[in-house]
Amino acid sequence: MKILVIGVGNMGLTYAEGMSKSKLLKKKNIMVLDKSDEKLEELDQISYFDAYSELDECVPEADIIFIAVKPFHAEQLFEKIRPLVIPDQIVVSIMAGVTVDTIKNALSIDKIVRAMPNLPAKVGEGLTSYVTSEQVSKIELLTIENLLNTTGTSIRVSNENLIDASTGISGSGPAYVFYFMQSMMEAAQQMGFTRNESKVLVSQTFTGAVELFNQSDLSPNSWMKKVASKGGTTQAALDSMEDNNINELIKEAAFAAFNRAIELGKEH
Ligand SMILES: NC(=O)C1=CN([C@@H]2O[C@H](COP(=O)(O)OP(=O)(O)OC[C@H]3O[C@@H](n4cnc5c(N)ncnc54)[C@H](OP(=O)(O)O)[C@@H]3O)[C@@H](O)[C@H]2O)C=CC1
Ligand SMILES: O=C(O)[C@@H]1CCC=N1
Repeated sequence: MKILVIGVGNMGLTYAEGMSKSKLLKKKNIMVLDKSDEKLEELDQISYFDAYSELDECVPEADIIFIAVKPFHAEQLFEKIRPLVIPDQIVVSIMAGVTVDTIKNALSIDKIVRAMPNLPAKVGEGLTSYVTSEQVSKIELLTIENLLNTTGTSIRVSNENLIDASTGISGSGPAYVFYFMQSMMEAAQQMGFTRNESKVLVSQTFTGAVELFNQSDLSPNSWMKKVASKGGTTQAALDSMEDNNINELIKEAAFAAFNRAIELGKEH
């Protein structure tokens, strides 16, 4: 089985590396292609990839083609690969918003997987939601799932609306967590800690809280109550968040990403 990854940026490289480190593929069965010469030179140094700059040299060789370019590059890329793809190939797109029908129509092939990963895939802790077109067989589905799981875990969803929804939660979600971390680090520094100390305080607080959450069936609300003593410090912070409507604002932000994913689908 040969895999081609087109667009070797944050996510494309993450998938190429994840797949290459797994035992699913033989060495050199991962081809990568990018339009940046600089990037290709770097990739050439990584012995487990075959790096390409010309689509016609690698697209016909692939069984599965991962498309990991930005949505606004999709149309241009589709035009170039349409004459090169063959009906048996499976296209896995991780582009936000771009729908299965758009890809089917643009490439005139039927076996499409639309996936939404997230950046923690870089460290094997990713979450990828995915949906497939009917023409992807059960065996092919299993192969795809194994490939996606080389970067973490995956969930198969029943419709594309849930891919857009997961874009608003897990796809963009790491940035919301970093936003929160940034605010807490800024507060820590304003209180007198150095940047490095702030990093340790904040990072270990996140790790510890997530670990507690993962090791129990308790809701975040229940855990919040375990931290907060009546009339104490945590309650003062939680009251401030409530007064400022932070809960609603976070939900509003997640919906903004969800809605933007839907919009992207209409634009591309
Ligand atoms: N970053 C994230 O956390 C997530 C991203 N995604 C999706 O993944 C996709 C990629 O995002 P990300 O990895 O962040 O983007 P990057 O910009 O890091 O990577 C995209 C790469 O594709 C290259 N490229 C663009 N057009 C072509 C082309 N025609 N042929 C070959 N290579 C091309 C770009 O080159 P150049 O830089 O020169 O344009 C760049 O190297 C997006 O569609 C995004 O929606 C999904 C989930 C999470
Ligand atoms: O911001 C974006 O559009 C992409 C999709 C999810 C994360 N990054």
